[in-house]
Amino acid sequence: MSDRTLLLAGNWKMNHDHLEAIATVQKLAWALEDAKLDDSSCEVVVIPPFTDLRSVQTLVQGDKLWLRYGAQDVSRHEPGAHTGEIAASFLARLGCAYVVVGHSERRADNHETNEVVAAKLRAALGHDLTPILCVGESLAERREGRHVDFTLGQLEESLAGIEATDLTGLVIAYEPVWAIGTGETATAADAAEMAAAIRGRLAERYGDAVAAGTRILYGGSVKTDNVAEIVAAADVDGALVGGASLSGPDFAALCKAAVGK
Ligand SMILES: O=C[C@H](O)COP(=O)(O)O
Repeated sequence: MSDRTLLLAGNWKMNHDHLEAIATVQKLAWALEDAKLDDSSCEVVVIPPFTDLRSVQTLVQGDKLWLRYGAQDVSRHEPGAHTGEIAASFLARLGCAYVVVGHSERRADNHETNEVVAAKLRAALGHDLTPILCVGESLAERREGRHVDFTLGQLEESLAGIEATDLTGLVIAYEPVWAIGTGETATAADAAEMAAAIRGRLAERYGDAVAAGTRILYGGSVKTDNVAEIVAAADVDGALVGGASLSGPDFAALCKAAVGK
């Protein structure tokens, strides 16, 4: 058993405006309390749309809630003439602890290369945001048995130019693209295979301390009825949850199942 804290992150994607976000976070907080979960048993993070962050910050900080929050993307640029971009420093100022980088939906929609992802990682790290770096294969790579090599290649290229000393506390989310939003979940064995491969590559490239300290999540159709088996897999330290995180009570039930209470 590792001493890495179980991390359950709910990526709301483009769901819940700022008023719905307040209600959802409040209901989640109450449901977590009812489930007798606290930060000694797991870390719970909500990742709402940018427009919700100030409202979530006000609620979390005002009521001293133990859950944390983050953003779904970040600019690789520092503030300036970058229309539509969101700077890492702005997210840090809003109290974000985490930022998702390289989500497959961003990689696809914006033709985001590993080089751009690496630049975003550097921007996040430069402002003390913990990146949740997303990697994972498509169905083609899986069917052709190239899923491990592809995913490790994405990992290496996305971490290019980043020193081991900057990777303390890094979070990596293995999200097989074919399992996202499809109801198709990778098996616990699939998740364990990739998590072990990722941890092994981190050890090779950055040393045992970085490998041991990195939390590796699984994402892709995680639900209350499958989360316990997935997070019990060796080298899996939590889940990046999409659809099943949109309801506060349902996400709290998923967290409770993950903790095994
Ligand atoms: O960021 C979350 C992942 O894309 C998984 O989404 P999902 O749980 O709706 O499949």
